[in-house]
Amino acid sequence: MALWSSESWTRISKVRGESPLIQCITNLVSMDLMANVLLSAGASPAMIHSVTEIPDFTPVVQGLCVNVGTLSDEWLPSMKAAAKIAREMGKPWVLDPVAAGASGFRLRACLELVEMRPTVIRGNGSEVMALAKATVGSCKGADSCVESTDALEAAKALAKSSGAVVAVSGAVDVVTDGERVVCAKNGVPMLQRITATGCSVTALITAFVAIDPQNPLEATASALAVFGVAAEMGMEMAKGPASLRMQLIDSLYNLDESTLRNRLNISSLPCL
Ligand SMILES: Nc1ncnc2c1ncn2[C@@H]1O[C@H](COP(=O)(O)OP(=O)(O)OP(=O)(O)O)[C@@H](O)[C@H]1O
Ligand SMILES: Cc1ncsc1CCO
Ligand SMILES: [Mg+2]
Repeated sequence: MALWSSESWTRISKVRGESPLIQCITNLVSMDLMANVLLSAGASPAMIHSVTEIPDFTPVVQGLCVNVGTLSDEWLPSMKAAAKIAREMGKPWVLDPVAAGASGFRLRACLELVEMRPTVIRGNGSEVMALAKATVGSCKGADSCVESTDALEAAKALAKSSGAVVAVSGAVDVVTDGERVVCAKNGVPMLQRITATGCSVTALITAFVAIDPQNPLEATASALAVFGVAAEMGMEMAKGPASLRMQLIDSLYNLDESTLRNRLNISSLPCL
């Protein structure tokens, strides 16, 4: 644990110090919270998605976050164009397969994006299961109806078939490269009552992988834990979802080394 907390502190300090430029091609619901989470962590967000701008812009970013939450026929080519540039230039890119099983169009799009070799895939349990099984069928749209730990085998299979690190969020965040499994246990249940907290932690993962591209599994676990610790701190001041949203952003901005050391809860399997 001591190693995880010192490495996680090094990573958030690096995000603050280097302020990596993160391109977010994301859904219309998440844009505001995602940009604010990146800014409060010290990164520099840019919600740029026009297919015409991507050849100029994507080559200069440090990381790319692609989120299919409000997918449309018009936006999918932008996502693929940016992912292609990121992959060809060796830049980390992270996929958030929101509601992957909700329709055939969405599932096909996600599977095509997975083939473009994302560095990390972060979804909830239902999304990771839909991707791993390549089957349409979503019981709750953008929300999950399974526990993250129930998607562990699906996550491992997806990591092996795609070459990506796969993170499944939930009460316990499970991160795997197909062999190793790490569990990040920070966070509060109230996060599920604020839209786009999952989308935003995916963007934070992108920033962490951008400053530590050699260690995507560790950087992903650190980002999930840091976000969870900020939520725990925020929850001590919040009265409900709306004030937690505000306190979460403030807590991420104010997070210090001793708080992270005292609260960070990352371990290997079993995720108890
Ligand atoms: N029961 C819980 N206890 C603690 N933290 C949780 C719980 N459920 C989710 N979280 C945390 O909430 C954040 C969002 O995870 P969630 O699984 O809800 O994502 P999501 O379904 O993709 O969300 P969205 O699509 O709204 O962005 C993560 O940081 C996760 O660790
Ligand atoms: C609610 C919702 N619908 C499509 S994207 C999104 C944000 C959470 O994923
Ligand atoms: Mg989601």
